[in-house]
Amino acid sequence: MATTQSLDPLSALVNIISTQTAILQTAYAKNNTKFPSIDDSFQPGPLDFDPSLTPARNLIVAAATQLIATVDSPMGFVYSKIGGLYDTVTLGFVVDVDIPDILNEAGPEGLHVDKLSEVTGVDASYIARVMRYLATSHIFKELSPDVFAHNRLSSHLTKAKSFKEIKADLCFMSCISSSCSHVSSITRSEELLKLSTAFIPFLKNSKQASAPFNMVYNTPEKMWEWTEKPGNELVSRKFTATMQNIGEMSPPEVFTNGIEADMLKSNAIVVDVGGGTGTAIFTIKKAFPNLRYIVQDLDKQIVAAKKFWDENDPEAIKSGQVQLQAHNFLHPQPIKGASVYFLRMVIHNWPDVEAQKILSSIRSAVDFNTESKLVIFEMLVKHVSEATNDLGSGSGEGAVPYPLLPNLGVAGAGLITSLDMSMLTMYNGKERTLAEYAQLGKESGWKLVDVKAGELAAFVYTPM
Ligand SMILES: C[S@@+](CC[C@H](N)C(=O)[O-])C[C@H]1O[C@@H](n2cnc3c(N)ncnc32)[C@H](O)[C@@H]1O
Repeated sequence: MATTQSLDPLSALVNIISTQTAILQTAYAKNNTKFPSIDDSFQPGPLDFDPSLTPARNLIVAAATQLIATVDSPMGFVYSKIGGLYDTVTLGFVVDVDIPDILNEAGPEGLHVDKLSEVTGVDASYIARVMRYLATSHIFKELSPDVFAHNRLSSHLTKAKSFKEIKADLCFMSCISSSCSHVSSITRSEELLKLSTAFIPFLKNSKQASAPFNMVYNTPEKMWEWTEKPGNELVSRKFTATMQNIGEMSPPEVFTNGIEADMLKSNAIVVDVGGGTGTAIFTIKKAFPNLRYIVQDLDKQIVAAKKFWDENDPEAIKSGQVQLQAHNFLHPQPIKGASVYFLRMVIHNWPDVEAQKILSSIRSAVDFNTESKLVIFEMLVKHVSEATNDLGSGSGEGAVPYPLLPNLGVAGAGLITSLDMSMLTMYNGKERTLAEYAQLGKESGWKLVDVKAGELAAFVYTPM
């Protein structure tokens, strides 16, 4: 690969794309499989999730995006970004009226918009325009005028249940599963779209409310308190479903390595602070049945957790190996001297002042005689100018070639920077850089001693 700056940027980008495409094609050829066509529904193949191909995929996405940004007219490129809200609403609409599920049952022949209109009750011309908008961005395909079918990307929007079951079942949660995490992300994004109307006013005067969320719902309560109130169940269920799906995305080793479970003595206590239903503990316990576990969260979440464990591992609760405990983490930590306290995707929900309070309250339960540690599982923000030596999936492989953005642009930091905006919108929370994690620890009595890299990184602290 030509990685030197001797090439002009355009040629260097094209070079990256062609070299990395050849790597992908060779891998598929070796496996006697064709590279999947965008026109076919997604059928998971052995190479689709092969981590050794992640660097090639990431480099192609990074280079192709940068190539488009370079060659498109600045007006055209910026305009396409401005229209981004229509991605959210059109995807939200098709999922809401179950078009992906209807098309799934129609098969490769697809359906005319008149038929889609008949089933959904929505005017055919609206459906045609929305579907054309999405098909123009490679989500769904238009086979012939006004006849639409699934392609590789749109088939991900199908819910876990059949269309008939969805219609018969009013429970939103049961339609969601890890196989359709995109669906729950979309419903969450729709909620975020509503909150985003307060984004600009909040940033211009952040003293007027705790977060854009509070301005839109006209409440001083934190989102967590608000969703516990009667009438707000649907919003609460959407977020719980998203969390469960996100939780299921990380391989178990992220958690077991993160807390160094193999170094713990039998019966050591592991506390999941703000643990939701306790899915992380559920994963760790399978690999380390010799430890004792406590899941802490607010009252309502603990009720949901009880249901989860009763359905999935009732013996763990009966035997006392797993305890579910209602605890507000802004108050003093009731479990003293546990071996591990961990927080997964909790700290990013909070601004610095409250994040420090949460960590300090855990610190107050620990003294120097106990070998307690704190582990925070979160994603790590890198500055755009900060060189990454990891091209993806923790591969640890190679440096980012010229002229790509040092953080690999949308291929490396697209998700985390977008999550950062979500955290700001919902809670005035934030995704943090390495320096910010170290500082947060320092101000609450914890020394950052290790960072285990990965899509979900583990930040390991000891008392100081
Ligand atoms: C983003 S979720 C993460 C849940 C879980 N750690 C996981 O990864 O699935 C944040 C969790 O923090 C909990 N939470 C929010 N405020 C809390 C508080 N004051 N005390 C205890 N838990 C709280 C919420 O109920 C929610 O379960």
